Amino acid sequence: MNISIYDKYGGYKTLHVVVSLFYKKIMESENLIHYFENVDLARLIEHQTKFLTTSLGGPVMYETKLLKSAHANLKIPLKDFMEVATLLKEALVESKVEEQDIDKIIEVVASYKNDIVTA
Ligand code: HEM
Repeated sequence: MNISIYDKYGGYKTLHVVVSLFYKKIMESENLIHYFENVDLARLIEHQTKFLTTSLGGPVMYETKLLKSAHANLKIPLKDFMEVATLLKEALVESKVEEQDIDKIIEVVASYKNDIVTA
């Protein structure tokens, strides 16, 4: 049987824990924190969890075309995108996600690079 990454690791609850760890790491980065200073973190964690749920074979909960407008005014350079992707990878490794699944998740996220990198 072909189980989705979403179901394999326990669905929304697990993903929410991983995403919370991911943002904890982002908030610890002196380079990234300024982007998030006026952002409602609980809401962002929820939206990111819904985005990943949608992208990893779970129920459709997020309209991925919103990613472009959400980042449009943030002037994000490639370097900061790469740092965020690295922190996501770290959060996945620490959450014991298997390497081949991490590669797939990073591939999905990287496919949105042109919607996010605007500087
Ligand atoms: C690596 C791939 C990324 C993904 C998949 C992603 C995903 C998301 C999602 C789903 C949201 C919620 C949008 C909404 O409310 O509909 C969001 C918001 C946001 N993202 Fe990203 N993001 C990524 C990279 C980045 C990077 C590199 C930065 C900054 C360095 C960043 C900064 C932000 C900020 C500040 C918001 C809040 C915008 C607001 O509510 O006004 N994101 N992101």
